Amino acid sequence: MSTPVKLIWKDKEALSLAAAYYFVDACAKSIATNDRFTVAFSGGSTPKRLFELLALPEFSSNIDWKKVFIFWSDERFVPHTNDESNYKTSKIALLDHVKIPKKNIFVTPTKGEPAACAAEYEASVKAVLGKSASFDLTLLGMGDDGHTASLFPGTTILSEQKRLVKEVWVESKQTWRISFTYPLINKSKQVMLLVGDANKYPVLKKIFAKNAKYLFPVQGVNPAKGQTIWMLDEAAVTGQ
Ligand SMILES: O=C1O[C@H](COP(=O)(O)O)[C@@H](O)[C@H](O)[C@H]1O
Repeated sequence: MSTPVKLIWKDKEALSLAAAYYFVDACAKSIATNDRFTVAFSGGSTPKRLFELLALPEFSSNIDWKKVFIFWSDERFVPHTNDESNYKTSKIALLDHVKIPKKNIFVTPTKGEPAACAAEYEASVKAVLGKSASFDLTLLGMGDDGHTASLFPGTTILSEQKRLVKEVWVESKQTWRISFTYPLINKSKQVMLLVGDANKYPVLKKIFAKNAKYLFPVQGVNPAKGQTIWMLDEAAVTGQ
């Protein structure tokens, strides 16, 4: 595990631009080495601007979309047409605007039983990544309760050691989610956490304090052989 890198940007626009450059670079390097780029998208509102930027010709023309394989690090257990769907956000902001083959887009199944959907998605991850189960890049965010992906405080998925993808009942939201587990996240070659807005400050302050204790699920993100990059904006690190 290498030391996490912490980059602080003026605002969410600057953070998203930096993330877009990083994405293009990571994609080019992976394709040059392995002839493909496997990436997991994050959900929520923060990555939306990154997706919009990647859809612009300035960025999208520098990406060989035929060689990009997309998964989601977590998904809300709702139909793909629901506004809460993380897939829907990425589709509208990015996927509808670029020439990525449909077969390269691995949408989280959300029909039927959550456990069966999680098992099916795990099988897709294994089929594409093989034994290494190592994404080239995993995008993550962080909620103001310190959750990442759908690894929420107090949920049983936090202690999962074997499964790569699992269903999780989120009591605070009274809903099911499907999420990558730590074993999968921590096999990534690179993890990029996108965290903006002042409401994230109270958690970030504790995480980045000297001798920080383990208090929040996001602190379990430690890719064993990979690099973690925190993309933060000033509001998130100052609370203003
Ligand atoms: O519920 C979720 O929240 C986190 C953070 O979302 P944001 O709106 O604060 O960016 C997100 O990373 C996760 O994927 C999502 O499902």
